[in-house]
Amino acid sequence: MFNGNIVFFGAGSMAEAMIAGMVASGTIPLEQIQVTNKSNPERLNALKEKYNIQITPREALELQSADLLILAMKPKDIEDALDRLKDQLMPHHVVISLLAGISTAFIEKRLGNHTRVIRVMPNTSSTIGESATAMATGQFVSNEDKQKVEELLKACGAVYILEEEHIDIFTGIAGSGPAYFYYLIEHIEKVGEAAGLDKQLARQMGAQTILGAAKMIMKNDATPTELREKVTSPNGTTAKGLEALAAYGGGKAIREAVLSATRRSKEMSLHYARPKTKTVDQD
Ligand SMILES: NC(=O)C1=CN([C@@H]2O[C@H](COP(=O)(O)OP(=O)(O)OC[C@H]3O[C@@H](n4cnc5c(N)ncnc54)[C@H](O)[C@@H]3O)[C@@H](O)[C@H]2O)C=CC1
Ligand SMILES: O=C(O)[C@@H]1CCC=N1
Repeated sequence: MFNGNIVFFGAGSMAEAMIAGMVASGTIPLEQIQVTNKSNPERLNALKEKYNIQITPREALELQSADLLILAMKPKDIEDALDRLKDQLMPHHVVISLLAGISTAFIEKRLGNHTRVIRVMPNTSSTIGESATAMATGQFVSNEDKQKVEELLKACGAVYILEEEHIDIFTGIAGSGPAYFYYLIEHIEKVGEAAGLDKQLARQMGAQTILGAAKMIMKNDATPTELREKVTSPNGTTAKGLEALAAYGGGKAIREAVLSATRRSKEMSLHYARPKTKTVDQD
């Protein structure tokens, strides 16, 4: 059981995914999870209704009894959020950032006072406890902080401890990754439907196929290449499918998706690392 109080600063998709994962796992009592946002009290009420957690408007937030402060706003809001947080920060707080492209050094510098900062990159599969989550620690974090946060994150799925330099590629693979697979299924359901299948059925068939393939890989008995070869009969259907994938640049498309997301993460880090310039923000 997690011992401590956590506050989510941000009540969007990612905060909700993690709250859902934590609540479902039962590893943290509901009264120890608090969430606030910038505006939109209706959104806070909806989260309270759904998960029975604590909600507090930003202006009324009191951080004395909080242990972990989880930053879950968009990168464009980070500077304002840190400036507001600075005055309320206490030495016992550990700051966890979920933000893409924001380094621990940036947060440490902005908050000052040797703040303990952990950078976390989860994904939305946290909702069902199946996230691939990375964490990298800032320079003032203790081993005890690290272990405590790792245990908490396990409520949302698998946790990988990385050097911070690898968080960008992890973001390209796993933070953004669910979207690539949703995109794949969007196309599978379209082609299935066009061939006369019920759309929902085509969706389920595609998803079950991804799930099965992922589980085969996780068993670790064979490499993805060996597994692919087992599916592929000479001059059979799979060979034709794979030929088409190669002919249409499937491998390149996958590589470029991961690398483009990774580049964007790096670009955002560089933007926030340098003194104020024109914006590269996302909406
Ligand atoms: N959506 C995803 O799949 C993932 C998102 N992330 C990161 O999580 C962060 C949040 O992403 P989403 O949930 O998708 O965004 P979102 O736009 O759905 O939610 C952002 C939330 O932050 C709140 N907010 C803004 N400024 C605030 C402040 N100063 N104090 C408190 N709350 C504030 C907004 O009111 C809103 O509730 C981003 O930085 C993103 O890089 C990381 C991994 C995956
Ligand atoms: O698209 C984004 O920037 C966020 C970070 C990783 C996934 N979603």
